[in-house]
Amino acid sequence: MGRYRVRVATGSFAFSGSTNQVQLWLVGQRAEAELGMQLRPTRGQMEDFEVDVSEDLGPLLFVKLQKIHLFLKDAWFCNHITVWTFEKSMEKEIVFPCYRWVQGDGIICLPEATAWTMGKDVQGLFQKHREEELEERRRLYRWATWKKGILLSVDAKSEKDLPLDVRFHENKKIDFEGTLIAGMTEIALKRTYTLLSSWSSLEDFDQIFWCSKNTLAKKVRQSWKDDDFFGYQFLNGVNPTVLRRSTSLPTRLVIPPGAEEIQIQLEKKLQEGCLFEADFSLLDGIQPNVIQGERQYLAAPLVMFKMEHDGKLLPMAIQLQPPCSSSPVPPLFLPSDPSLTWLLAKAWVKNSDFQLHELQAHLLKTHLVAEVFAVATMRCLSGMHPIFKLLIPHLRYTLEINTRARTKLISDGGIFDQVVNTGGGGHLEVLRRATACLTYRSLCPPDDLADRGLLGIPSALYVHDALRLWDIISRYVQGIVHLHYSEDKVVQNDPELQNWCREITEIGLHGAQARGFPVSFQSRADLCYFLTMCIFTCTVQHSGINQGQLDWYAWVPNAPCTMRQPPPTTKDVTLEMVMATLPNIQQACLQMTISWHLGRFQPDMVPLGQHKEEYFSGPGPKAVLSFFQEELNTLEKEIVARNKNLDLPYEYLQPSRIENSITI
Ligand SMILES: CCCCC/C=C\C[C@@H](/C=C/C=C\CCCCCCC(=O)O)OO
Ligand SMILES: [Fe+2]
Repeated sequence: MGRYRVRVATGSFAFSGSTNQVQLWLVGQRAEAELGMQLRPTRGQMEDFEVDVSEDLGPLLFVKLQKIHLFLKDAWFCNHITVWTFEKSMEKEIVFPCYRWVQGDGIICLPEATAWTMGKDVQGLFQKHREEELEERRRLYRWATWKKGILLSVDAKSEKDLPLDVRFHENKKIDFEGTLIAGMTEIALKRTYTLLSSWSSLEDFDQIFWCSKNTLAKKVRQSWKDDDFFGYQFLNGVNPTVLRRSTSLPTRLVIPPGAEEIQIQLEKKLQEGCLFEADFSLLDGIQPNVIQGERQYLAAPLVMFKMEHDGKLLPMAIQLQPPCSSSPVPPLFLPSDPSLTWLLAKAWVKNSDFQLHELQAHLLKTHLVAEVFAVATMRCLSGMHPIFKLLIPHLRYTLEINTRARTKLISDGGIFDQVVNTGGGGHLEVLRRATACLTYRSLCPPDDLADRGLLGIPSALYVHDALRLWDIISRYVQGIVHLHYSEDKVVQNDPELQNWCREITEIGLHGAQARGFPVSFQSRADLCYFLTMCIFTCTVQHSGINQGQLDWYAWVPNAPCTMRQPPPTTKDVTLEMVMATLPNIQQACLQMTISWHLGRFQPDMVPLGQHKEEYFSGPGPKAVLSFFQEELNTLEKEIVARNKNLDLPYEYLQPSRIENSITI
């Protein structure tokens, strides 16, 4: 019994408030009390009221709330409910996080914020609540097979089928759809503007290059033909995931007669330990697209590089297709070839890199992997679970952006079908092949970068920043895990957590235990490593892979989305051949627009670690988050200072530019 002060906090984005009245109950260990019809929640407001309760409720466990609509039925976004009690003249604050839409006239039950694993809830005070909550979540969030052989996704035909709690908020929806319309309008303008113009020289791409404000995009336009600029991109460009240090000459690298000199050079660099390669064999045999009746073409190149003492990565040789018994030995294209021949060979490499970047590194290894984490988290972890509270800020908007990708980008008639040479079904085969070789190690930079022989290279800025961020996130995760798991046995005996792990590996990732993913956690260390990978993937890796689309894809010849003629098999290349091969005006315009749309800074972006939702309570988690933010701030300053001395600053992994989840 006694006096309670209650605060109701409503979300601040559009339509968060409600004209309906809200009914509240306090639920304690000994009794519950109805607080009566109290208020109509107002957007962005915290509204307080006081009540006297006659019953002895005991320690508060839940707040229950219900929205009562008389006429208009609307949805209310409740941030949290806070209750102050006065015990022995001491004021005690108890927080009940919500951060969900309250719609309809159902009763929502909010447990108090202390994170509980089932093992800790020895009295079973919350067991029924967790069971009911997970039953409802499993009904709302179901696995679906969008295409066989690809990671499972959420069961939603379009974003409209998604639960309201995971939808874009109004401001995000308006921005996303509004910029798409603006982009499509720009294409129409460019088409009109270029209707009568020529498309016969590389400079003609200038007619549609409208990125005058983007310094790096202008640098790409200026330097894309240079070999050191070409090599730089494999270290610090939009796709730093293909390059690896050679441990032997690749078996596919058959030296054609008369090219013995290059073999000597390659072997010398190999012996010196500074030979590198980028192999696009995953594209071998993929069926090319047909766009508006015109057949497109694909290659599966291999590029050999040498790392110079000054850190520059220079291409030494390009083989555009793997050798096959029924054809002559494929030619090796060399920097000493005629300039247009060498340029076209490099363009073929960049077209292939476009495919693996967008389909394997971006869509599969960030978006679709993050979706598996999101669906498994909603299905297996109750809202009280500490790992739910840790991860949920890093899953914001991911289900919607991925559903939109499935319906607009890689769908029948989507962007890939319209302008990409793996479109028309080849892109799905690339996704299947990439899924089949998706390993746990490849998602963990300490393993992946070591496996690719990329440690200790001063000019590898992505590598440096990624490893620093991995360590910082690792300490953040350990801080939260050690607060809630006192020893390995507690991890082993947490059924929600073990179900979560199993559902990710065996279901979402498509039987990925064969590729190194865990089916259970045996120790806190196992758990921390996996959670670090989850957060790194949903934040750092996506930012490193997504942001650069605007900079590196705006000048279309640097990363052609499609190729309209077969790869050259001789060294006689003319400008006409080059222009007939690169994307046409329409394809180039769409590439620029989509790259801009997907690579631009999100106006409502939440930087890494800066989420405002307080799912945890108590000083412990707050201190861990605060230390995480301090470490990120220190790294921010380090990267800004380093970039000041670079001709080409590497900014994609600057903490302030890393989004807290995959939202685009
Ligand atoms: C050509 C670039 C392809 C990028 C694919 C990689 C990852 C997915 C991407 C998410 C995209 C989500 C939605 C795209 C909408 C496309 C709009 C199509 C225009 C239209 O409405 O027709 O990560 O950023
Ligand atoms: Fe993305």
